[in-house]
Amino acid sequence: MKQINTVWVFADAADRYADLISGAKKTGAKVNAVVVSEAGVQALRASGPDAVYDLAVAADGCVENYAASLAAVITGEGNLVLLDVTKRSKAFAAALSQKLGAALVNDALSLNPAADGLRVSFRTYGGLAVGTEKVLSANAVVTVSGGVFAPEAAESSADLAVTKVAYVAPANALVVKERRAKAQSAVDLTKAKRVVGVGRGIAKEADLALADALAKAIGAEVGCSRPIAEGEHWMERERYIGVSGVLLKGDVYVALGISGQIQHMVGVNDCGTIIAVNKDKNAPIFNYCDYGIVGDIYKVLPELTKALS
Ligand SMILES: Cc1cc2nc3c(=O)[nH]c(=O)nc-3n(C[C@H](O)[C@H](O)[C@H](O)COP(=O)(O)OP(=O)(O)OC[C@H]3O[C@@H](n4cnc5c(N)ncnc54)[C@H](O)[C@@H]3O)c2cc1C
Repeated sequence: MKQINTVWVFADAADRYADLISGAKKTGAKVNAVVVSEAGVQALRASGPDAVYDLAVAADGCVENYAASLAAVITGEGNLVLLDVTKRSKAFAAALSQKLGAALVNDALSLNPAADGLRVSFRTYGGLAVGTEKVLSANAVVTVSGGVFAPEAAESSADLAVTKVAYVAPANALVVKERRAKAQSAVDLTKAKRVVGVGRGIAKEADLALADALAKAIGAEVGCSRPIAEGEHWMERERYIGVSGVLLKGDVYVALGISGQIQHMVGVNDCGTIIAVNKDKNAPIFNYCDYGIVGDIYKVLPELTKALS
Protein backbone atom coordinates (compact mmCIF):
# COMPACT_ATOMS: atom_id res chain seq x y z
CA MET A 1 0.00 0.00 0.00
CA LYS A 2 2.01 2.96 -1.27
CA GLN A 3 -0.45 5.81 -1.10
CA ILE A 4 -3.14 6.41 1.49
CA ASN A 5 -5.94 8.38 -0.08
CA THR A 6 -8.74 7.96 2.43
CA VAL A 7 -8.66 6.97 6.09
CA TRP A 8 -11.91 5.58 7.50
CA VAL A 9 -12.27 5.76 11.29
CA PHE A 10 -14.58 3.60 13.37
CA ALA A 11 -14.61 3.57 17.18
CA ASP A 12 -16.72 1.23 19.27
CA ALA A 13 -15.75 3.31 22.33
CA ALA A 14 -16.96 6.80 21.32
CA ASP A 15 -14.17 8.58 23.21
CA ARG A 16 -11.61 7.00 20.86
CA TYR A 17 -12.78 9.01 17.83
CA ALA A 18 -10.76 12.06 18.93
CA ASP A 19 -7.37 10.34 18.95
CA LEU A 20 -8.08 8.10 15.95
CA ILE A 21 -9.22 11.03 13.80
CA SER A 22 -6.14 13.06 14.83
CA GLY A 23 -3.91 10.15 13.82
CA ALA A 24 -5.89 9.62 10.60
CA LYS A 25 -5.36 13.27 9.60
CA LYS A 26 -1.59 12.76 9.83
CA THR A 27 -1.76 9.53 7.87
CA GLY A 28 -4.03 10.16 4.86
CA ALA A 29 -5.38 12.93 2.65
CA LYS A 30 -9.08 12.54 3.52
CA VAL A 31 -10.69 11.33 6.77
CA ASN A 32 -14.15 9.76 6.90
CA ALA A 33 -15.66 8.91 10.28
CA VAL A 34 -18.01 5.92 10.42
CA VAL A 35 -20.74 5.96 13.09
CA VAL A 36 -23.44 3.50 14.12
CA SER A 37 -26.16 6.14 14.32
CA GLU A 38 -26.94 9.81 13.75
CA ALA A 39 -26.62 10.38 17.49
CA GLY A 40 -22.85 10.03 17.18
CA VAL A 41 -22.40 12.75 14.56
CA GLN A 42 -22.67 15.83 16.74
CA ALA A 43 -19.82 14.79 19.03
CA LEU A 44 -17.52 14.29 16.02
CA ARG A 45 -17.67 17.86 14.76
CA ALA A 46 -14.93 19.00 17.15
CA SER A 47 -12.52 16.35 15.81
CA GLY A 48 -13.00 17.70 12.28
CA PRO A 49 -13.39 14.69 9.97
CA ASP A 50 -14.05 15.53 6.31
CA ALA A 51 -17.24 13.46 6.14
CA VAL A 52 -19.33 11.06 8.18
CA TYR A 53 -20.82 7.72 7.09
CA ASP A 54 -23.77 6.54 9.16
CA LEU A 55 -24.25 2.76 9.25
CA ALA A 56 -27.66 3.28 10.91
CA VAL A 57 -27.26 0.09 12.93
CA ALA A 58 -30.68 -1.23 14.01
CA ALA A 59 -31.51 -0.71 17.69
CA ASP A 60 -31.23 -4.45 18.41
CA GLY A 61 -28.48 -5.02 15.84
CA CYS A 62 -24.74 -5.77 15.97
CA VAL A 63 -22.25 -3.60 14.11
CA GLU A 64 -20.47 -6.83 13.04
CA ASN A 65 -23.38 -7.38 10.62
CA TYR A 66 -22.56 -4.14 8.78
CA ALA A 67 -19.11 -5.10 7.45
CA ALA A 68 -20.49 -5.81 3.97
CA SER A 69 -22.38 -2.49 4.04
CA LEU A 70 -19.26 -0.50 4.86
CA ALA A 71 -17.09 -2.51 2.45
CA ALA A 72 -19.51 -1.56 -0.34
CA VAL A 73 -18.74 2.16 0.09
CA ILE A 74 -14.97 1.70 0.44
CA THR A 75 -14.03 1.54 -3.20
CA GLY A 76 -10.77 1.68 -5.16
CA GLU A 77 -7.29 1.57 -3.67
CA GLY A 78 -5.45 3.46 -0.93
CA ASN A 79 -8.14 3.06 1.74
CA LEU A 80 -6.97 2.61 5.31
CA VAL A 81 -9.56 1.71 7.96
CA LEU A 82 -8.57 2.56 11.55
CA LEU A 83 -10.52 1.10 14.47
CA ASP A 84 -10.15 0.97 18.24
CA VAL A 85 -9.28 -2.28 20.00
CA THR A 86 -12.48 -3.46 21.70
CA LYS A 87 -13.55 -7.04 21.03
CA ARG A 88 -16.44 -5.75 18.89
CA SER A 89 -14.12 -3.53 16.82
CA LYS A 90 -11.69 -6.40 16.28
CA ALA A 91 -14.52 -8.66 15.09
CA PHE A 92 -15.74 -5.87 12.79
CA ALA A 93 -12.17 -5.30 11.54
CA ALA A 94 -11.72 -8.99 10.74
CA ALA A 95 -14.98 -9.15 8.76
CA LEU A 96 -14.14 -5.90 6.98
CA SER A 97 -10.65 -7.04 5.99
CA GLN A 98 -12.11 -10.24 4.54
CA LYS A 99 -14.74 -8.32 2.54
CA LEU A 100 -12.15 -5.82 1.24
CA GLY A 101 -9.43 -8.40 0.61
CA ALA A 102 -7.28 -6.09 2.73
CA ALA A 103 -4.47 -6.87 5.18
CA LEU A 104 -5.41 -6.65 8.87
CA VAL A 105 -3.04 -5.65 11.65
CA ASN A 106 -4.28 -5.67 15.25
CA ASP A 107 -3.08 -3.66 18.27
CA ALA A 108 -0.93 -1.28 16.23
CA LEU A 109 1.65 0.78 18.10
CA SER A 110 2.69 2.94 15.16
CA LEU A 111 1.86 3.53 11.50
CA ASN A 112 4.52 4.69 9.12
CA PRO A 113 3.27 5.55 5.64
CA ALA A 114 6.70 5.28 3.96
CA ALA A 115 7.23 5.87 0.24
CA ASP A 116 7.66 2.15 -0.48
CA GLY A 117 4.58 1.12 1.52
CA LEU A 118 2.72 1.44 4.82
CA ARG A 119 4.50 -0.16 7.76
CA VAL A 120 2.63 -1.01 10.95
CA SER A 121 4.27 -2.07 14.20
CA PHE A 122 2.38 -4.06 16.83
CA ARG A 123 2.98 -6.05 20.01
CA THR A 124 3.48 -9.76 19.53
CA TYR A 125 4.25 -12.89 21.61
CA GLY A 126 2.08 -11.60 24.46
CA GLY A 127 4.01 -8.33 24.56
CA LEU A 128 7.49 -9.88 24.56
CA ALA A 129 8.35 -8.37 21.20
CA VAL A 130 7.33 -5.70 18.73
CA GLY A 131 6.77 -6.82 15.14
CA THR A 132 6.54 -4.67 12.03
CA GLU A 133 4.59 -5.59 8.90
CA LYS A 134 4.75 -3.94 5.50
CA VAL A 135 1.23 -3.82 4.04
CA LEU A 136 1.22 -5.24 0.51
CA SER A 137 -2.53 -5.18 -0.16
CA ALA A 138 -4.20 -2.24 -1.94
CA ASN A 139 -6.24 -1.38 1.18
CA ALA A 140 -5.59 -2.03 4.87
CA VAL A 141 -7.49 -2.44 8.14
CA VAL A 142 -5.69 -1.61 11.39
CA THR A 143 -6.88 -1.65 15.00
CA VAL A 144 -4.95 0.90 17.04
CA SER A 145 -4.18 0.72 20.77
CA GLY A 146 -5.16 3.65 22.99
CA GLY A 147 -2.44 6.25 23.55
CA VAL A 148 -0.77 5.74 20.14
CA PHE A 149 -2.20 9.01 18.77
CA ALA A 150 -2.78 12.10 20.87
CA PRO A 151 -6.12 13.83 20.33
CA GLU A 152 -5.52 17.29 18.89
CA ALA A 153 -7.90 20.21 18.55
CA ALA A 154 -9.13 20.52 14.98
CA GLU A 155 -11.12 23.06 13.05
CA SER A 156 -14.72 22.13 13.81
CA SER A 157 -16.60 20.83 10.78
CA ALA A 158 -19.78 22.95 10.91
CA ASP A 159 -21.26 21.67 7.65
CA LEU A 160 -20.32 18.02 8.04
CA ALA A 161 -21.71 15.88 5.21
CA VAL A 162 -23.42 12.76 6.53
CA THR A 163 -23.98 9.85 4.13
CA LYS A 164 -26.37 7.06 5.11
CA VAL A 165 -24.80 3.73 4.23
CA ALA A 166 -27.18 1.31 2.47
CA TYR A 167 -27.58 -1.98 4.33
CA VAL A 168 -26.07 -5.02 2.65
CA ALA A 169 -27.32 -8.10 4.49
CA PRO A 170 -24.52 -10.51 5.50
CA ALA A 171 -24.75 -14.16 4.44
CA ASN A 172 -24.83 -15.23 8.11
CA ALA A 173 -26.00 -12.52 10.46
CA LEU A 174 -25.29 -12.43 14.19
CA VAL A 175 -28.53 -12.45 16.14
CA VAL A 176 -28.82 -10.79 19.56
CA LYS A 177 -30.62 -13.18 21.90
CA GLU A 178 -30.23 -11.24 25.13
CA ARG A 179 -28.48 -8.14 26.46
CA ARG A 180 -27.21 -7.86 30.02
CA ALA A 181 -25.94 -4.63 31.56
CA LYS A 182 -22.25 -4.71 32.44
CA ALA A 183 -20.93 -2.89 35.50
CA GLN A 184 -19.01 0.08 34.11
CA SER A 185 -15.71 1.03 35.63
CA ALA A 186 -15.76 4.62 36.83
CA VAL A 187 -12.09 5.05 36.02
CA ASP A 188 -9.98 5.49 32.89
CA LEU A 189 -6.49 4.47 33.98
CA THR A 190 -4.96 5.61 30.67
CA LYS A 191 -5.57 9.19 31.84
CA ALA A 192 -4.37 8.75 35.45
CA LYS A 193 -1.16 10.53 36.46
CA ARG A 194 -0.50 8.11 39.32
CA VAL A 195 -1.58 4.50 39.68
CA VAL A 196 -1.21 1.99 42.52
CA GLY A 197 -1.23 -1.55 41.09
CA VAL A 198 -2.25 -4.54 43.19
CA GLY A 199 -1.06 -8.08 42.49
CA ARG A 200 -1.45 -11.54 43.89
CA GLY A 201 0.68 -10.51 46.86
CA ILE A 202 -2.57 -9.24 48.35
CA ALA A 203 -4.06 -12.23 50.17
CA LYS A 204 -7.75 -11.33 50.30
CA GLU A 205 -10.23 -8.88 48.81
CA ALA A 206 -10.75 -6.98 52.06
CA ASP A 207 -7.03 -6.10 52.07
CA LEU A 208 -7.50 -3.98 48.95
CA ALA A 209 -8.37 -1.28 51.48
CA LEU A 210 -4.62 -1.01 52.20
CA ALA A 211 -3.93 -0.16 48.56
CA ASP A 212 -6.90 2.23 48.50
CA ALA A 213 -5.46 4.07 51.50
CA LEU A 214 -2.06 4.49 49.83
CA ALA A 215 -3.75 5.62 46.59
CA LYS A 216 -5.77 8.19 48.51
CA ALA A 217 -2.65 9.49 50.25
CA ILE A 218 -0.80 10.10 46.97
CA GLY A 219 -3.79 11.06 44.78
CA ALA A 220 -3.61 7.89 42.66
CA GLU A 221 -6.09 5.56 41.01
CA VAL A 222 -6.01 1.84 41.80
CA GLY A 223 -5.30 -0.79 39.14
CA CYS A 224 -4.22 -4.43 39.26
CA SER A 225 -2.56 -7.37 37.57
CA ARG A 226 -4.66 -9.66 35.41
CA PRO A 227 -5.22 -12.44 37.99
CA ILE A 228 -6.81 -9.93 40.39
CA ALA A 229 -9.39 -8.90 37.76
CA GLU A 230 -9.87 -12.07 35.74
CA GLY A 231 -9.06 -14.76 38.30
CA GLU A 232 -10.27 -13.35 41.60
CA HIS A 233 -12.75 -10.82 40.14
CA TRP A 234 -11.82 -8.38 42.92
CA MET A 235 -11.65 -5.47 40.45
CA GLU A 236 -13.29 -4.61 37.14
CA ARG A 237 -11.61 -5.81 33.97
CA GLU A 238 -11.03 -2.16 32.98
CA ARG A 239 -8.56 -1.87 35.86
CA TYR A 240 -6.07 -4.51 34.90
CA ILE A 241 -2.82 -3.29 33.48
CA GLY A 242 -0.76 -4.93 30.76
CA VAL A 243 -0.55 -6.14 27.23
CA SER A 244 -4.12 -7.42 27.20
CA GLY A 245 -5.39 -4.74 29.58
CA VAL A 246 -4.75 -1.03 30.01
CA LEU A 247 -1.52 0.71 28.95
CA LEU A 248 -0.55 3.43 31.44
CA LYS A 249 0.99 6.77 30.53
CA GLY A 250 1.23 8.40 33.95
CA ASP A 251 4.09 9.82 36.01
CA VAL A 252 4.14 7.27 38.83
CA TYR A 253 3.30 3.55 39.10
CA VAL A 254 3.47 1.77 42.47
CA ALA A 255 3.39 -2.04 42.12
CA LEU A 256 2.32 -3.87 45.27
CA GLY A 257 2.87 -7.65 45.39
CA ILE A 258 3.25 -7.85 41.62
CA SER A 259 5.93 -10.23 40.30
CA GLY A 260 6.70 -8.19 37.16
CA GLN A 261 5.89 -10.61 34.34
CA ILE A 262 6.49 -9.05 30.93
CA GLN A 263 2.78 -9.12 30.05
CA HIS A 264 2.11 -6.82 33.01
CA MET A 265 5.19 -4.62 32.62
CA VAL A 266 4.36 -3.82 28.98
CA GLY A 267 1.47 -1.84 30.43
CA VAL A 268 3.69 0.36 32.61
CA ASN A 269 6.70 0.84 30.31
CA ASP A 270 5.66 4.40 29.53
CA CYS A 271 5.24 5.46 33.19
CA GLY A 272 7.73 8.02 34.47
CA THR A 273 8.76 6.35 37.74
CA ILE A 274 8.08 2.78 38.84
CA ILE A 275 8.16 1.87 42.52
CA ALA A 276 7.78 -1.75 43.65
CA VAL A 277 7.13 -3.52 46.93
CA ASN A 278 7.69 -7.27 46.88
CA LYS A 279 8.83 -9.72 49.54
CA ASP A 280 10.90 -11.75 47.06
CA LYS A 281 14.19 -9.99 46.36
CA ASN A 282 14.52 -12.02 43.13
CA ALA A 283 11.12 -10.95 41.75
CA PRO A 284 11.52 -9.74 38.11
CA ILE A 285 9.81 -6.44 39.01
CA PHE A 286 13.08 -5.35 40.61
CA ASN A 287 14.72 -5.42 37.16
CA TYR A 288 12.27 -2.81 35.91
CA CYS A 289 11.56 -0.49 38.82
CA ASP A 290 13.30 2.78 39.65
CA TYR A 291 12.81 2.27 43.40
CA GLY A 292 12.26 -1.10 45.05
CA ILE A 293 11.38 -2.11 48.58
CA VAL A 294 12.02 -5.75 49.49
CA GLY A 295 9.41 -6.41 52.13
CA ASP A 296 5.99 -7.67 53.10
CA ILE A 297 3.28 -5.33 51.79
CA TYR A 298 1.32 -5.92 54.98
CA LYS A 299 4.17 -4.33 56.94
CA VAL A 300 5.43 -1.82 54.38
CA LEU A 301 2.10 -0.41 53.16
CA PRO A 302 0.73 0.99 56.42
CA GLU A 303 4.09 2.68 57.11
CA LEU A 304 4.32 4.06 53.57
CA THR A 305 0.77 5.40 53.71
CA LYS A 306 1.40 6.98 57.11
CA ALA A 307 4.60 8.65 55.86
CA LEU A 308 2.91 10.00 52.71
CA SER A 309 -0.37 11.16 54.30
C1 LIG B 1 -1.12 -14.01 26.64
C2 LIG B 1 -1.04 -13.51 28.07
C3 LIG B 1 -1.42 -12.21 28.31
C4 LIG B 1 -1.34 -11.71 29.61
N1 LIG B 1 -1.70 -10.41 29.83
C5 LIG B 1 -1.55 -9.89 31.06
C6 LIG B 1 -1.83 -8.50 31.30
O1 LIG B 1 -2.23 -7.76 30.41
N2 LIG B 1 -1.67 -8.05 32.56
C7 LIG B 1 -1.22 -8.82 33.60
O2 LIG B 1 -1.08 -8.32 34.72
N3 LIG B 1 -0.94 -10.12 33.39
C8 LIG B 1 -1.10 -10.67 32.16
N4 LIG B 1 -0.82 -11.99 31.98
C9 LIG B 1 -0.48 -12.80 33.15
C10 LIG B 1 0.99 -12.62 33.55
O3 LIG B 1 1.81 -13.51 32.80
C11 LIG B 1 1.21 -12.94 35.05
O4 LIG B 1 0.70 -14.21 35.31
C12 LIG B 1 0.54 -11.92 35.97
O5 LIG B 1 0.87 -10.61 35.60
C13 LIG B 1 0.99 -12.19 37.38
O6 LIG B 1 0.26 -11.40 38.27
P1 LIG B 1 0.87 -11.05 39.71
O7 LIG B 1 2.19 -10.40 39.53
O8 LIG B 1 -0.20 -10.33 40.44
O9 LIG B 1 0.97 -12.48 40.38
P2 LIG B 1 2.23 -13.40 40.70
O10 LIG B 1 3.06 -13.61 39.49
O11 LIG B 1 1.70 -14.59 41.40
O12 LIG B 1 3.11 -12.53 41.70
C14 LIG B 1 2.74 -12.22 43.01
C15 LIG B 1 3.93 -11.53 43.64
O13 LIG B 1 3.58 -11.09 44.92
C16 LIG B 1 4.68 -11.26 45.80
N5 LIG B 1 4.13 -11.34 47.14
C17 LIG B 1 3.37 -12.35 47.68
N6 LIG B 1 3.00 -12.02 48.93
C18 LIG B 1 3.56 -10.81 49.20
C19 LIG B 1 3.57 -9.97 50.34
N7 LIG B 1 2.89 -10.27 51.45
N8 LIG B 1 4.28 -8.82 50.29
C20 LIG B 1 4.98 -8.49 49.16
N9 LIG B 1 4.99 -9.24 48.05
C21 LIG B 1 4.29 -10.38 48.07
C22 LIG B 1 5.35 -12.52 45.30
O14 LIG B 1 6.71 -12.54 45.69
C23 LIG B 1 5.16 -12.44 43.80
O15 LIG B 1 6.28 -11.82 43.18
C24 LIG B 1 -0.88 -12.52 30.68
C25 LIG B 1 -0.50 -13.82 30.41
C26 LIG B 1 -0.57 -14.33 29.13
C27 LIG B 1 -0.13 -15.74 28.88
